[in-house]
Amino acid sequence: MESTPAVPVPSKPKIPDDPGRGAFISLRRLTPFIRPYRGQMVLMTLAALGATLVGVAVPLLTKNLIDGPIAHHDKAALWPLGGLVLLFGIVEATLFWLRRWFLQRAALGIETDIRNAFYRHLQKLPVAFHDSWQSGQLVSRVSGDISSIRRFFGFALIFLVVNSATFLLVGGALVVIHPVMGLIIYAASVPLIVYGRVVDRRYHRQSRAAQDQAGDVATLVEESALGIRAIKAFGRQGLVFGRFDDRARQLRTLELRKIRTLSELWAVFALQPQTVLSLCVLIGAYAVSSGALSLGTLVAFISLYLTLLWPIESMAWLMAQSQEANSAAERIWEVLDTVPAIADPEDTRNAGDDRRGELVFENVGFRYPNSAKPIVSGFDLRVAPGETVALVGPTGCGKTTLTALVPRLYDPTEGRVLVDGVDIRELPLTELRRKVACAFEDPTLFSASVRENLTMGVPDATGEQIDEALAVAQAEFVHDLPWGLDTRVGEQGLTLSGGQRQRVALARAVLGRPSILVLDDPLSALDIHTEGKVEQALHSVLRGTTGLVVAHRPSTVLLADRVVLLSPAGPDGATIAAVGTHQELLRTCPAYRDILSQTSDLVDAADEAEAEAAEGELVEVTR
Ligand SMILES: Nc1ncnc2c1ncn2[C@@H]1O[C@H](COP(=O)(O)OP(=O)(O)OP(=O)(O)O)[C@@H](O)[C@H]1O
Repeated sequence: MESTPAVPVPSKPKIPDDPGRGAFISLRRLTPFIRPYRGQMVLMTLAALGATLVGVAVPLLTKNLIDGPIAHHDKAALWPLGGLVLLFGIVEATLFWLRRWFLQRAALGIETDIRNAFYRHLQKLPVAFHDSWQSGQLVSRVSGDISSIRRFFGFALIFLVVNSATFLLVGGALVVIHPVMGLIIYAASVPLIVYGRVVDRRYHRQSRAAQDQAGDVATLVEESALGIRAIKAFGRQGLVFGRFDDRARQLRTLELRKIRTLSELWAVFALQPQTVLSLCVLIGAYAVSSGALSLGTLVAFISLYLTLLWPIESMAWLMAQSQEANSAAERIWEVLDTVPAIADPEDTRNAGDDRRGELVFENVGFRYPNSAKPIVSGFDLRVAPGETVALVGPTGCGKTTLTALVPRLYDPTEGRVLVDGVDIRELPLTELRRKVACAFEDPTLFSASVRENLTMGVPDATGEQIDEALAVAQAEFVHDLPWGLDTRVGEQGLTLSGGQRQRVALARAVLGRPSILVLDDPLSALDIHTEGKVEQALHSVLRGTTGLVVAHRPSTVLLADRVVLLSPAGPDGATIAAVGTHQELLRTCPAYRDILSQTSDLVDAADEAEAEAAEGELVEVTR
C-alpha cells in the first residue's frame, strides 16, 4: 500500500478570485459546528426579532399618543399608553440581555469546537505537512482566524438576520403608512446592495492578504523567540528587528487598505439613509401641510424610519465582518481539508507477539516531498529481534531520515518497512508507536512536569518503571529538582541543560520497554563521564530490545552488534556501502575508519595491517 504524501500547501497561498465566494461557501461549510448550538441560536434569533418587534411598536404607540390623547387633551387616556411604552421598554431590555448572554455562550462553544477540531487535525497531519507550513501561519489560524469566526457567529450573523428582518418589517409598515414614501425607501436600497456586493469582494481579498501577513508576522515572532540565544550571541537584534519591522509595516499597509475600504462602505451606507430621510421629510411635510397626512402619521413614519438608520448603516460593518470571517474560514479549511497522508489503514493487521521486534527495510527509497532528488534508495536491512544496528555515514547522508521511517514520521516513497513481518503501513498507528520508541538528537521537552514528559508514551507507567528508566538514562538528577518529578520543565518551566534534556528524553524512550528502540545520536550532549554510564545502562536495555542507533562516535557504535555504513549521497541518494561488526569495518573499510577517525583513538589503535588482510572477508555492498 503506497500512501500519498500530504500535499504541501504554500504558507501564503495565492488568493483565488472565486466567483462563489460571495456565497460564503467556506463559512457555510462550518454548519456542522453550529448544529449542536442551533437550538440556542434559534432562541436567540427569536429574542432578537422579538426585541425588534417591540422596538417597532413604540413609534406606533407614539402615533396613537399624539393623534389621540395629546390631540384631544385627554389626560386620563395618557397614562395607560405611557405605561405601555414603559412596559415595552422593559421587555426590549430583557430580550437584549437574553440575546447577548446566550448568543455569546453559543458563539464561544462554536469557537472552542472549531479550535479543538483544528488542533486534533494538526496532530493527525504528518511531519511532511509541518515541514512545509510556517508555524506562525498555523498559530495565526488557530488564534486570530477562529476568533474572527466567533465574532461572526456571536455578533454579525444575528445582526445580519435581525437587520434584514427589521428592514422588511419596518419597510412593510412604512409602505402601509405611506405607500409612496415607503416604496422610495425600498427602491433606494437597490443601488446600495449592488455597490455593497462589489466592494465586498474587494474587502475579501484585502482581509485574506492581511490574515496571511499576520501569519508571517507570527512566524517571525516565534522564530526569534526560539532563536533568541543565537540572535543575542551574534548581536543580530538590529537585523532581526529590521525584518520584523518590515513585515509589521506590510501588515499595517494591508490593514490600512481594509480600513480605507471599510470607511468608504460606512460613508456610503451612512449617506444613503440620510438622503432618503431628508426626501421623506420634504414629501411628508408637504403632505401634512396639504392635509393629505396627519402630523401623528408623519411623526410615526419618521420615527419608524429612524429605527432603520442604524440597521442600514451597520450593514457596511456587518458585511465586512462576514467577509473577514469567510476568508478566515477559508484559511481554516485549507488545513482541515488536508488529508492526513499517514493514518491508520482501513484493514489493519496484527504484528503478533509484542516482544519479537524484528525490523526489516525492504528496498527502501525516500525522497522528501519538497525535494527533487532522493535521500536514500535501495536500502535493504534486516535487524533481528534483540539485535542492535548502528547507522554510520557522512553528515547529511540520510541516517536520521531512515530512523524517521520506523515510527512512520514519513512513509518510504519506495519499498517498505516491516515490523515482525508486517508492513508498518498496515499496522494501527497506536500499535506501531507502542512497539517503537524514539529518542532524537534534539530532545524536545514539553511545558509540563518531568513526570508528564516521561510518561507521554506510557501514561500508566508505575513508579518502579519510571525509576528504572531514569536509572538507564542516568537521569536520576530529576529527583533533586525543586519539586522532583513534579517540577515543570520546558518552556515557562525550569530550564534543563542539553545533556539533562537528552537524558530525560532517553528515559522517556526506554520507559515501557518498547520492542524496537530508535536512537538518533542520543548521547551527543553528554559529558564523557555520564556518556560512559548511560552506555553501560543502555547495553542492558538493548540486550532485550531491537535497536537502531544513529552513531557519530565510536563510543555509540560500541552499543551495536552490527554497523551499517552509508555511502555519501549520490544522484540517487545514499545506499549501504558496507555492513559488519565495528571491528570488522575498522579493519577492512577505509571509509569507515575515515568517518570515525576524527573522534576517537579507538581507530588509531587498530592495526592497519590487520585491516588490509581482512578486507576481503567483509560483507560489502556497493551500488
Ligand atoms: N524536512 C526535510 N525536507 C527536505 N529535505 C530534508 C528534510 N530533512 C532533511 N533533509 C535533507 O535530507 C538529507 C539527509 O538529512 P538527515 O538529517 O537524514 O542526514 P543525517 O545523515 O542524519 O545527517 P547528520 O549526520 O548531520 O545528522 C539532508 O541533505 C537534508 O538537507
